[in-house]
Amino acid sequence: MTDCTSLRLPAPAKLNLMLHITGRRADGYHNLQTIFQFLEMSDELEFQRRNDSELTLTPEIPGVPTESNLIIRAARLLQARFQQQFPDAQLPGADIQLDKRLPMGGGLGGGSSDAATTLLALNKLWNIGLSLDELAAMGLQLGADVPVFVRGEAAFAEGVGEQLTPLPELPEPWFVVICPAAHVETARIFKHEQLTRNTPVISIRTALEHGGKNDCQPVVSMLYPEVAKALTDLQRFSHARMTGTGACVFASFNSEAEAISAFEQVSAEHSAFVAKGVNRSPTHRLLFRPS
Ligand SMILES: C[C@](O)(CO)[C@H](O)COP(=O)(O)OP(=O)(O)OC[C@H]1O[C@@H](n2ccc(N)nc2=O)[C@H](O)[C@@H]1O
Ligand SMILES: Nc1ncnc2c1ncn2[C@@H]1O[C@H](COP(=O)(O)OP(=O)(O)OP(=O)(O)O)[C@@H](O)[C@H]1O
Repeated sequence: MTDCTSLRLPAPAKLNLMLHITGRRADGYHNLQTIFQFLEMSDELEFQRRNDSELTLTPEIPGVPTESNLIIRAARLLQARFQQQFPDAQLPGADIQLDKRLPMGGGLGGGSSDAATTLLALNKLWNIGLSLDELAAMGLQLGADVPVFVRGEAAFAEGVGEQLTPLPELPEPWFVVICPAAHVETARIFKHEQLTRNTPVISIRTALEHGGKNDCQPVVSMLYPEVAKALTDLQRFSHARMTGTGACVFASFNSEAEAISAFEQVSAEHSAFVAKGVNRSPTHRLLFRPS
């Protein structure tokens, strides 16, 4: 295999097609059942290997100090692992460029996806050779949504989101996604006393046959009127739901033309986009394409 010194990769958005909260654990985290699907809508990252151990990220995201950016945190975790594995080797670094396209705090998982793409890219650029299992376990330290992006397959998720059963056969519709101008803090929703936390556990089959709801949606709609309005407006065209802990809401369509027609009608009032749902992450499609 030839060594490469630079890589450009997407970090796609995800949707939670349903999200049930089935209990609260002793550590305060919640057990979930959710279906993840990826969107053909991504941040773009470019990685250049450095021969010293510096990590740089440009541009900085306003309001997110570089050291707390999930991209840099992912890179540091991998550097620590490199050091364990190759104690006598020069620690490598990277110059990372981020083209941020996904709205933040929208429930589209952009930060988690950036972290996953960083783990996949630097594992390759630094020739560490970690398996997807190892990278997913590392990703879980950064956030509950990172493992599904590392594995790159649409999935039914349980636990806090880390127990994944791939769903390669999900329909891949077109989605209209509305991004209301609200930044929903995930922890605030999970702490809310009116959050439903006792939805009965269901089988994957039931989830696939009957769909499901998003247990966070009632609380978020109550706290953020912009989200409630987006749901009402999108509901005119097709069943509208919220992704993750919001604020983005989505509806599916059988064809691109139908999705564009709905988009054209909501976009006068809302910030929105059209994207196809895909069961294999665009990152994996590029990174693991047959040579
Ligand atoms: C709701 C989802 O978006 C569904 O995909 C994710 O589970 C959230 O994942 P995430 O954004 O990666 O969240 P994390 O950064 O791990 O957690 C943020 C905060 O949300 C709460 N949290 C998160 C996930 C979970 N299963 N239970 C929780 O209670 C915790 O208070 C945590 O401090
Ligand atoms: N690379 C990054 N991109 C976006 N946000 C980041 C990044 N690194 C750290 N963050 C922080 O993480 C927060 C959540 O960002 P993200 O875009 O993942 O939210 P989200 O779409 O609501 O995700 P989720 O569905 O996982 O809750 C941001 O508000 C920001 O403070």
